[in-house]
Amino acid sequence: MTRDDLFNINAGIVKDLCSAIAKYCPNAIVNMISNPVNSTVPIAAEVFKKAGTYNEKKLFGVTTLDVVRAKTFYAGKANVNVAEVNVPVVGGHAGITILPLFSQATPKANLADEDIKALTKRTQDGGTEVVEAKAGKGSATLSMAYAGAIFADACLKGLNGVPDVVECSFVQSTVTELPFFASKVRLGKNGVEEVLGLGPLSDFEQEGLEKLKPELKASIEKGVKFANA
Ligand SMILES: NC(=O)c1ccc[n+]([C@@H]2O[C@H](COP(=O)([O-])OP(=O)(O)OC[C@H]3O[C@@H](n4cnc5c(N)ncnc54)[C@H](O)[C@@H]3O)[C@@H](O)[C@H]2O)c1
Ligand SMILES: O=C(O)C[C@H](O)C(=O)O
Repeated sequence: MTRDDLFNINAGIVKDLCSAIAKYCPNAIVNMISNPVNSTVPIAAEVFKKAGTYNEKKLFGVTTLDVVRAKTFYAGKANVNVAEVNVPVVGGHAGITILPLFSQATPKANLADEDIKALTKRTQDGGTEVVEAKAGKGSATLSMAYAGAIFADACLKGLNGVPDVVECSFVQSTVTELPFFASKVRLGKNGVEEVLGLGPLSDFEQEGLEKLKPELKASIEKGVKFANA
């Protein structure tokens, strides 16, 4: 089962929950972790728009687990302490739409192109690897909880006025031509303080970016269409 297969089950659940959010807590920050995130975030946006409560600064798709995976795999390969590693992951939260930017990873390690390719694929397939290993018994429960906690904590820090809280998240965006896109986001007292750009990309990443756009666009449109049906 892919994240997209979950659409049929989760789209309706997300739509109902978002209708309730619009009614009972219209000012809440909403961190959408339900899959397929590439579609459920646009569904939420449409529901909120219809209810007149949409605030693009307060709707986030949780892609932190992709960052956690990218950091972990990079640290293993580069033989560095994972706690010191940073890797931005942009795009979306499914397969090739997940684009780790290892060229921007810190601390710097001179990994071979083949290693970068393998790390990218492993990051993109990490969720599927776990779903298949659990064979019908759910997804990456513990690491999802860990990633969710990191992201929720970052949101709370932003709300509390802690400066320079930056996490990757799938948000309304003008970073590319797509209406929603995951990139580094500065979090603040209003939710999204600033959506940060991509920075310099390697040729491999630039290629990955172009490849992911049609799939991400289709997933976004699928969500919008469902919400307005
Ligand atoms: N964004 C991420 O990084 C990430 C990571 C892992 C999993 N996920 C997603 O998180 C979701 C949960 O995954 P899981 O493995 O914990 O699934 P799960 O099947 O173990 O748990 C789903 C829970 O939702 C409850 N539920 C079902 N219908 C509901 C409804 N109408 N209203 C309220 N609750 C309802 C079920 O009772 C169950 O407790 C899935 O959509 C999964 O794809 C996202
Ligand atoms: O892959 C999935 O469906 C679950 C989740 O999105 C994950 O990244 O682990």
